[in-house]
Amino acid sequence: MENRKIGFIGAGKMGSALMQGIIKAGIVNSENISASDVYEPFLKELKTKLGIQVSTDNAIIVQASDILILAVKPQTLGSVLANLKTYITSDKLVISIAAGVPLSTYEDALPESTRVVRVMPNIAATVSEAASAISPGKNATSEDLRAALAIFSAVGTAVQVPESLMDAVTGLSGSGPAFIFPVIEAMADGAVLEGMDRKSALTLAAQTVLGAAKMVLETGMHPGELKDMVTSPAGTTIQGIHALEEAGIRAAFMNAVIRASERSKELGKK
Ligand SMILES: NC(=O)C1=CN([C@@H]2O[C@H](COP(=O)(O)OP(=O)(O)OC[C@H]3O[C@@H](n4cnc5c(N)ncnc54)[C@H](O)[C@@H]3O)[C@@H](O)[C@H]2O)C=CC1
Ligand SMILES: O=C(O)[C@@H]1CCC=N1
Repeated sequence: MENRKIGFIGAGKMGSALMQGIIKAGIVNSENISASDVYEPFLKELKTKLGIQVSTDNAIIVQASDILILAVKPQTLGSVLANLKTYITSDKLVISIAAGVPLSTYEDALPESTRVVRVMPNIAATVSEAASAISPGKNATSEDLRAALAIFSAVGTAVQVPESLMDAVTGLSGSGPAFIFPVIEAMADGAVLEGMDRKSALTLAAQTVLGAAKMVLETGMHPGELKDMVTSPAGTTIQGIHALEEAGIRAAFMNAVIRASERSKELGKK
């Protein structure tokens, strides 16, 4: 993997998060990573910070890459694919992280034999804790799937899913960090209201979320059972649980995932 050249089309929030995660994981050296973007200041910053190759010309990045990661907005993708189709040859693997856009869109827009893998990562790639789901396209080989799993496992946890679940993945883990950040902020707000300084409150709130997530992943226990371990009869926790249930917390989180998944489906239709 380390000699393969990875090129990013789009060096915004998610593209740059992946670049950082890949370099941090050491699976590819920074000189084998390149990126293009229409916004030159992002490129200059990434060149200085990460030591990658950059260009404002997408075609140059395509030509220089074995693996191409498309990290532009779904709304921009159509024009990017139309402009790049003459440069994308069957010796390149195309990975797209665009929300909603189905594999068939790439396979229809690009030359017939193009190998495409669709991935939905998340922003926690920045700190090597992304949750990513991967679906290979009809021309992708088992080696392509292995390469995609290697890249996205290096920046967190990666699983293969049928493409039909990609919108649900987008609503759950793609958008999910943004559902949890306000939870951390609001829990810290509660402690600030009780008199704690903001910095300590945020540290304790974030570590609490991290610890709870780790318990689910590492013990294999059901979250309900874990909740019961914290909740003493007539204690403090059950008072807090009651407040959350009164506010409809479960329906709120389910609806967040469902609405985000629905938006992913809509984006795929454009
Ligand atoms: N931000 C996130 O947490 C996640 C985003 N995604 C997906 O990643 C993709 C990128 O999203 P973000 O990084 O959030 O957006 P962004 O807006 O931060 O980045 C997109 C970048 O593409 C550049 N761009 C626009 N037109 C271009 C063109 N013609 N050629 C080259 N570059 C061009 C923009 O200047 C921008 O820097 C989207 O498709 C999104 O659905 C997937 C998972 C999580
Ligand atoms: O909000 C979005 O559309 C992107 C896709 C998943 C996370 N961010």
